[in-house]
Amino acid sequence: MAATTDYATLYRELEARWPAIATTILVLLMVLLLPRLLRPDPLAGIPVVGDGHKGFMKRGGWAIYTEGYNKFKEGVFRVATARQSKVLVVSPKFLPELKKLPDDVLSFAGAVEESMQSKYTKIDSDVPSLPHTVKTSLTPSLAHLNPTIYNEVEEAMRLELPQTADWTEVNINSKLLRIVAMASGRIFVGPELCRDEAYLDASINYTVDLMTAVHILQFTPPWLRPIVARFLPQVKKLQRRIQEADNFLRPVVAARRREAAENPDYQKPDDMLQWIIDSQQKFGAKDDKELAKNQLGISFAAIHTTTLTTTNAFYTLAAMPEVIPMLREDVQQALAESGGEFTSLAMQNMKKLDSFMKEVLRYYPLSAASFQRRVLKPFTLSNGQTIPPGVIIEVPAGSMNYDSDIHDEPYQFDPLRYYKLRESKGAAASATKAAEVVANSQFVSVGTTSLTFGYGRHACPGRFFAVNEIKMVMATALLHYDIKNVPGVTGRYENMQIGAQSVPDPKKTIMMRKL
Ligand code: HEM
Repeated sequence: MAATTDYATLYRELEARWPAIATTILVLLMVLLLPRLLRPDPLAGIPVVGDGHKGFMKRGGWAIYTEGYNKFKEGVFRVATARQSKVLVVSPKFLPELKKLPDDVLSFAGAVEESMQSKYTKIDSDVPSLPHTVKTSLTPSLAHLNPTIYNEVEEAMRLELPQTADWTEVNINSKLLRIVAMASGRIFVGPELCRDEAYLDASINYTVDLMTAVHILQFTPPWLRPIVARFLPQVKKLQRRIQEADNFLRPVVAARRREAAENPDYQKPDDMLQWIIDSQQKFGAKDDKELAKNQLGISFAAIHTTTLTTTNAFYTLAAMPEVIPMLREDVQQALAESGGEFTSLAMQNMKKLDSFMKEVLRYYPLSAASFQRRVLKPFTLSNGQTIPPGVIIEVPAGSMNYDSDIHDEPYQFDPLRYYKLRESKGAAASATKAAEVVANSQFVSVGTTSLTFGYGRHACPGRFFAVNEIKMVMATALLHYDIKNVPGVTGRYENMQIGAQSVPDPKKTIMMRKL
């Protein structure tokens, strides 16, 4: 009874004072929200190109980047992509200053984390042992590893490609996936596993599973993602892939450790698996399962990127068979000087093939954007534009490749474009300029106008390996095969543009015959 009276009194008092209470709440809300509302939007002055996420996927990211680049190539514009974060596309002229910013301002791992939907796929985006091992062990070993890589390239091509002098229709993309996985695997997992079907399946299809999961999650509203990810078969499959890789790696790792313990003359294998085993402590690996994650991580970075670039080259050759004799002669000449060995020098001397491949990268870049970084701390560009934390920045690499201020006749595929640039270095104003022309005109080089391998401290560390491997595959194909389009196909197959990506159509075929 007493409680009822208390409530009644309280109610009466509230009723009497509600205007004062409502005013107080309103004032409090204003005090809390007003600074937010009045704070100038740091992105307000930046023009937006495109019509939202759906338009980006439907109309195609490429058209949107090109529209933005043509209008604002000296400045900054915004595009709505499949990312959750706001994306600012900045002019390549800022690259030299952006390159100097530390990782706690511009984060490579932060951008990858969102691209891989790491929060939901549970795939670690920051594995410093990988770039470290590639830089400190793989690249410096290439000179003595080249013969080993070449042996595997030759054998893989013999196993996968037609061995007849009759013209044969070949789905080159699927063949190259296996050839690249075997040849890379020889250095990634060693001779015990590089042709093992379980390894080949993992190294090829882990990327497919991960990208499928990412694609589905990108099209799921952010609030639903934690629930969808929990039940998504593709996300569950990623964990199964790690377990399967662990299953095939463990016996090999155990055998290597046993041999090292028992045999005083044991020579450790010269491969990525061993280098990572040897640096496990340094990078604080919790257990051997990390080895499986590392191997899948390196396959993700290496196998499809290398295969797509090489498929682009084969589709181009099939449509331009007239350039084959010239490239074949280039390869023969370089090998004649090295006694037939695929030495580093011989591959450097394949200058026309090098130029052809660099032109393939220019004409068919895999992505419209490069140098993707998450901004962690605010900074100001030299034009006065402040870039706030939380956004992703990137550079419109694809559109730049077709800019006539940068490349003469950019819409013409000129196999010798970079060869001619290197040869014309004599006309350069100074020795420094000549050296710069040579350095920037190579397949492996990165620069403010060559961004397919990225730029700055996180530029692809595997590109030296990739370039050698691709040259070995291309040189072997040129020496031993004729290549042309399938009857009825005229011209070069169009690439497929999916969002900001551009990939050769994996279903297409070409004709090959053994010489
Ligand atoms: C044609 C083949 C390849 C292409 C086009 C390619 C492209 C790229 C690009 C664009 C990046 C990001 C760079 C940036 O944002 O600045 C990258 C990073 C990376 N790539 Fe490659 N890549 C290729 C092959 C490889 C291979 C064969 C390996 C391993 C041997 C590899 C290992 C890596 C690693 C570990 C990173 C991360 C670098 C870091 O964390 O600092 N890549 N690659």
